[in-house]
Amino acid sequence: MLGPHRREPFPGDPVGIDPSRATVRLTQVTRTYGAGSSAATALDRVSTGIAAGAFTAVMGPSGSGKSTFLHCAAGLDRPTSGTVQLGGEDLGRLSEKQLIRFPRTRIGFVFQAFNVLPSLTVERNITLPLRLAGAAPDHASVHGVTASVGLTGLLGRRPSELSGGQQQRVAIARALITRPEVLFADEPAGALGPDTAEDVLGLLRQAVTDPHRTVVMVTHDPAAARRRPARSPGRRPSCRVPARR
Ligand SMILES: Nc1ncnc2c1ncn2[C@@H]1O[C@H](COP(=O)(O)OP(=O)(O)OP(=O)(O)O)[C@@H](O)[C@H]1O
Repeated sequence: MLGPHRREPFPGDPVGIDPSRATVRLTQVTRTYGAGSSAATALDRVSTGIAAGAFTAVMGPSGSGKSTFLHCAAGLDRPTSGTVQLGGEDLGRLSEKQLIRFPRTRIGFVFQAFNVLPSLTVERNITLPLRLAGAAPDHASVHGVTASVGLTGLLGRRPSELSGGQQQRVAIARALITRPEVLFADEPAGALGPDTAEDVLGLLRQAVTDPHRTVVMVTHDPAAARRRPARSPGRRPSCRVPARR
């Protein structure tokens, strides 16, 4: 369970997050599943901030609440109590409809299981968030993001014709197509072999070199968490862990 535990500084921690630079802020967030004797508290009064423009890794043992943390931080799940602010917006104040629309414009999410739609081509998977938002995909952006994840030439294929790593690239491109401020990734390399995993992690590290982008990634792999994105002048990439047991 992630909670308000004190911990030793971790290599790469930002030296005190300036609250004004925290793009995601959780205050006293508790998430309990179920009720009564079967209740499970995944998050227990977690207060933390994710530094804007940083690459942040969330680590912890299995069942410690990492996915719950990420889902609450991204507005995919509502905390039982406490507040989550994303880019200054209090997600608790948004209606269900607003919350559903919010991710398409402000955040991107990459899941371990890719979650690409098997019946759609690569191109239609990638442009899905734009089409759901009623925006016409522009070809330059589609080709730009496709090239950035190394899928040029595969736009007409269906997911069943792709490797696992290529499917995760489609998922990353789909998450990036709306140019989100914050990209959340839940064990994005967890279902991939080591070499493919390294490629996918490299893409996420690359994503944070955009000066307007923040990346938050859940990982079991300490090496993936410690690795730094390519530095860009004047910015201080970081890797931090809200809680460890
Ligand atoms: N829908 C749910 N209903 C009941 N309990 C749940 C639910 N989702 C998660 N939990 C419980 O909440 C706790 C935290 O789960 P969570 O998936 O956030 O952990 P995690 O750190 O991401 O785990 P893992 O590394 O194994 O994926 C666990 O004890 C889990 O059993």
